[in-house]
Parts: sequence; structure tokens; C-alpha cells
Amino acid sequence: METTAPLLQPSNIKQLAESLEFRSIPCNYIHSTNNSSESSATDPRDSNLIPIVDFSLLTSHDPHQRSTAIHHLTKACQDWGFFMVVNHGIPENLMKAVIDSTHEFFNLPEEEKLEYAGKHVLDPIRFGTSFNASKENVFFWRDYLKVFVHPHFHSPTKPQGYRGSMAEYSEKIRKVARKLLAGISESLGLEESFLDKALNLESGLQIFVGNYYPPCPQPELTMGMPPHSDHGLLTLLIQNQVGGLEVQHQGKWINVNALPNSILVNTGDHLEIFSNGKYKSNVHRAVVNNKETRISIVTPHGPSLETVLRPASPLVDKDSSPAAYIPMKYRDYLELQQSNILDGKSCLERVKIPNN
Ligand SMILES: O=C(O)CCC(=O)C(=O)O
Ligand SMILES: [Fe+2]
Repeated sequence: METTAPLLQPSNIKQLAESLEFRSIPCNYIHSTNNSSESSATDPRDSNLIPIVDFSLLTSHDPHQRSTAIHHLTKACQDWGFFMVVNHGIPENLMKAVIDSTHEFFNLPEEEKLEYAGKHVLDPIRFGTSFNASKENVFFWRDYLKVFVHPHFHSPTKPQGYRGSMAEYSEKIRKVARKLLAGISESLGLEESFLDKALNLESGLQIFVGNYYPPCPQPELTMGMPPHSDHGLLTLLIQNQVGGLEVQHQGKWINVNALPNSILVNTGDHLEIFSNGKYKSNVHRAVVNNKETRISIVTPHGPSLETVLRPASPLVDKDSSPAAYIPMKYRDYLELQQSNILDGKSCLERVKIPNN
């Protein structure tokens, strides 16, 4: 007979998953809503429908190629809020190095990781478990490391080599994000540089998040991360060979089967605000499995912390498309989202003007 593990206040999921004392998960990790068939991803072929953006076309000097890429970006942002980027030019070995070092970080002795146990959501380096364990009653099957890498670069000192690969990867992925945002600016009918300038991307906030999802004996009962949208403009994600990201599309969950070496991108709440609701932020979640540890490296890109987020003025018309969101400083939004429980688009709802 299976034994049920006692209720535990988690220090982290890695320790819990490695504990051999139980074969069923503690009840404070059970998310019953994940049990119903209607909430699970359905046809694996749906992943083939996910839009693909060829980065080499976007950066091409041939205007025809670039406009094809902008067209793909427009469709992807409008219909999905999610797409895969191919031919982005980030070396595969750099992506692998940063994933491997992140895995090594989570394998460090507990006391070394706990040096980074963050107290405040704006601490530049923060190791923790679930999403916000101090506020949650039911936890997520995930440990995380969150590092602010721009405009000021921080990094843990261990494992060896992590600082270097984190710095190089962060810089390269930021360039990709800015080029995508320039294309998105154009896709909204604005100047290519409009978004970059209006939101001070030169000193924009970039966070490097390492997510660690160990194997779970009852993956169907729990969740790595709940359905949510991200703060910021765009989030770029890479992972080890293990899938688990699911995106919501037309009311269905689609399990993302990443193309080899691709970058997975989702639109965040601040792109929804900036576009005055034209590009809705994507809702996604992470599921876990019973076989392999999954590592994802997630980099949200936002404006500078002091920027006040509001719809872009050329996209607002007081009669035909009034501003649909209340202005709020990015710093305040980030604090609000990160210090509450993560629940769908609940944070964005707070700044939405009713009847829009
Ligand atoms: O690990 C994943 O696939 C999703 C992670 C995520 O959504 C996040 O860190 O915001
Ligand atoms: Fe996310």
C-alpha cells in the first residue's frame, strides 16, 4: 500500500523529490483541477500549429524577407501570444552551457543555495521554491533561481563558469529580444524604434530565471507552474531536452513540442498594455513528468523599472480606442505580481479599465 507523505512546509522541491520515504506526493502539492481531462493538453499534433518566426528573415536587409517575418510576428502575437524562433544565431553550445550550469547550481549543497534565499522580490538574486511559498497553501513542483542580469549584471558565484555563461547568454538573448520587439513595434504600425525608445529598453530590466522541475511520482496530480501570464514585454525560454511547457490557445491547452535549438517566446502583460489590448499576453503553465528532471531558462524582458506602463499614445484614440489600462510603474507592477499568488491574469486585471 502506498504511504502518504506528511504535510511539509517545503524548503525546496529537490529535497522532497529525492526523499525516499514516500511514493505518493504530499497533499499540499495536489492541484485537483489538474485532474480533469478537459484541463489537460489534448492532441500532440496541435503543437505543429504553433507559429514559427525565422529570425534570419527578420534581420535580413532584403525588405521583402523582413516584411514576411513581420507578417509572421503580427499573426503570432495576434492569434497566439506565443511563437518559436529559429535561426536566431545563439550558439547551441552556449545554450547548453547555461542549461548545464543551471542544473549544477541546483545540485549544489543546500547551504550554498540557501545563501541566495531571497527575502524581497526585488532582491537581485533569489533562490526559492514553488512560486511564493509564504503565501501559498498548495505548492508547485518547482525550485527557481531568479537573477537580475540587466541593467546591472548579477550572478551567483557558483558553480564555476556560471557567471561567464550567464553573462554571455543574457547579452545575446537580450539582443534577440530587442530585435523581436523592434519587429513587433513595426507590426503595430509604429516606427521600428518606437517601442525601444518609449520604454527605455536601453536600461530595461532583464531577469534570468532558472527553473528546476525534478521527476514527480504522480505528475498528473500536481503542477510545475500554474496557468499565468508573465510581467514584462516578451519572455524567451530555452530548456533541456525535456518538454513541459503548455500554452493556452482558443481555450485549449497545447503541449509545446519545441523545435530543436529553437527559442520559445511568449508575449507578456506589458506588451498587452503597450499595444492597448491588441496583443494579449499569453497564458501558459508548466507540467511535470515522472522520468526526468526538466530545466528551463526563462528570460523576461521589460522596460526600465522606473518606466510608467501605459498604452502607446499613437494606439489610443479617445473615441474609437480609449486607453484600456491604468498607468503603473513597472517596479510597482513587478512587486505586486511577485508578492502575491500566481493566478492566471489576476495582476493584469487590476490595471484593466472596466468595459474595455
Ligand atoms: O518552465 C516553463 O516551461 C515555464 C516557466 C514560466 O512560465 C515562468 O518561469 O514564468
Ligand atoms: Fe511564465
